[in-house]
Amino acid sequence: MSTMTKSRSGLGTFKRDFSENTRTLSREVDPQESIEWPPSPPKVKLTGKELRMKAIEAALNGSASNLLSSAKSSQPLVESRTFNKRPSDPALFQDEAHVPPPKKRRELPASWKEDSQNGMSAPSRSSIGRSVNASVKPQIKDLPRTLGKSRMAGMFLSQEQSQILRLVEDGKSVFYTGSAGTGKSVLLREIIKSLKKKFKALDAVAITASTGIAACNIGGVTMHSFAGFGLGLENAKELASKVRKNKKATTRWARTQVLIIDEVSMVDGDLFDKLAEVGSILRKNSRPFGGIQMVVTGDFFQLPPVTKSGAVKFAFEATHWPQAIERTFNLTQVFRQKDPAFVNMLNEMRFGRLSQQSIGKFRSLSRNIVYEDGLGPTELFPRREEVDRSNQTRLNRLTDDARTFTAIDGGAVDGPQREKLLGNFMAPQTLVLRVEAQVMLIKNIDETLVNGSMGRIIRFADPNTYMQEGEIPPTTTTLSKPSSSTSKPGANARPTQFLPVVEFILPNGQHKEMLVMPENFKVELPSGEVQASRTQLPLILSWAMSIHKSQGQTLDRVKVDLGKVFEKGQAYVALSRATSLDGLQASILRASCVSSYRL
Ligand SMILES: Nc1ncnc2c1ncn2[C@@H]1O[C@H](COP(=O)(O)OP(=O)(O)OP(=O)(O)O)[C@@H](O)[C@H]1O
Repeated sequence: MSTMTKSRSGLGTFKRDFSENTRTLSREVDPQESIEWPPSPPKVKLTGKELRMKAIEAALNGSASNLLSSAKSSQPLVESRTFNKRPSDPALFQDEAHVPPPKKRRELPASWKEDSQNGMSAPSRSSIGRSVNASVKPQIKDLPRTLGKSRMAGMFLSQEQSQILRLVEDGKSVFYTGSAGTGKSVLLREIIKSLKKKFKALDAVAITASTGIAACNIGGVTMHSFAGFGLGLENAKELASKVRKNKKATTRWARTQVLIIDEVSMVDGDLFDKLAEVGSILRKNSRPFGGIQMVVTGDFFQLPPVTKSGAVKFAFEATHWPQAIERTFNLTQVFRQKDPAFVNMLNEMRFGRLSQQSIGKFRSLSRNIVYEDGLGPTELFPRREEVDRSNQTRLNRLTDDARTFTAIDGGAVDGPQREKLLGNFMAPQTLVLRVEAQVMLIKNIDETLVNGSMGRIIRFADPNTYMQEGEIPPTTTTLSKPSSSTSKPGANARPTQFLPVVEFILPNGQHKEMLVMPENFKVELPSGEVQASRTQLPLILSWAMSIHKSQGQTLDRVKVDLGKVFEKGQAYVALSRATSLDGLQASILRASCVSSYRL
């Protein structure tokens, strides 16, 4: 990339412990340099917004009483527990307790092999069935052979992460937070794996998240779905009676031993209380959630609950939060960004206290970045329509014939409810691709090709040719007549089917080619019942993406126009997706755009 400067390497050495935060910031940010910036610096008389900010910090810190919740509960909000160890301490990586990263075995979904009649429009499942058996890995060719360390290679849980995992395994109810990129999701996946091993019963561990998109990311369901009480507008007693009429939901409540809640920042405080009370009623146990062990995670500085009234009540403000959560942890080691200066800028933004220096740095990010490998950044937009328009415009500029891949959908629920669930999937129902299209992988394939890997389509290949000969098949000119992007879904089934061959660009700059096979995406209840499923290629167009869908992603090349950001927390979420300043292009019209949390 020609205009890019190299990121500084090495992890930040300053403490990001919340209890240290004010001191750290005041030490690093010269007050003389600070300019007028909402909501900084704290005034003597705190406004409601400032009180809320303090309350968040206090809740995360755990040592101070919660300014907002203390009136509701005489209990301390959380037991104080924070990490103080220097994140860059190499000893952390040699800890015996470190857990090696999961190795993913890649298999075709069963449905893909079984039914040769009712396939996706391209390719047909029969053609895959002939060329690939379930245990055969899709052919991956390295260009050149990949030897470098990748984002996932050699990953071990840090000491902070391992400690939380151990406590969860010991049955403690925990809330763990941390700024963007501190490995909350990575840890959650390990926790889920470990709990599933610990509890033999399939439905002992309930995996839930505040939103459908977040639930999809962890293979769980929304909290509403888990609860089985619809929208949850009634009071707890009425909701409990409603659940009792639903046998499956009642059984679920009775059998759950651990309830996982991800992206808790978007959980409404009242909903948290209702769930806690419904759990007590149904399980005949006066403790919140009827005594179920809770594993809650998220970052209250990211996206807040969606409310019609505009009055936000966070989960940590819920009456039952203090009793439901035994221990609170703050992950301090940022993995996503290696540059301490960038980490510091994001931290300042997170707390709404940007220094003049950081503002200047953010402003300098509006330059145009040219990448020599031809792969552009992913532009993040607040609205889905903008994303679709942007991706469509870029796709239409390509001259090659379009190929349409229509998903096979299934699942226990039907009608609009299924459509709603499927709408949260990253994988679209209809995927239109062309040679040269910029795409993102939405599943982890191996240690180097992970969810978020970027690439471009270099051709479409017959899996038979590709798998058997193990070399690059003929160019698209020899392929059978491709479908047009305007053809009706399902109208283009053909005997010879082609799959996209993608050239991925790895974070270390190396290229890796892969024939992309369909994958199965599903939403399942703790009982294992698949509510909705989709078989589709694990690819999306990636010239543009919505900020909501980008939450949880790690992106090497990001473009954001902050003049467009409209929701609280969105600016912080968008900018913190980037792994480096070198790969971040951000247009900042007003300084206030970067104030992450306009409370
Ligand atoms: N222990 C670890 N060692 C190395 N890399 C890690 C570790 N934990 C997480 N990472 C990497 O850090 C990046 C961010 O991780 P993750 O998405 O889990 O963070 P997060 O806290 O959930 O972020 P966000 O709140 O922004 O969604 C990912 O690329 C992940 O692979």
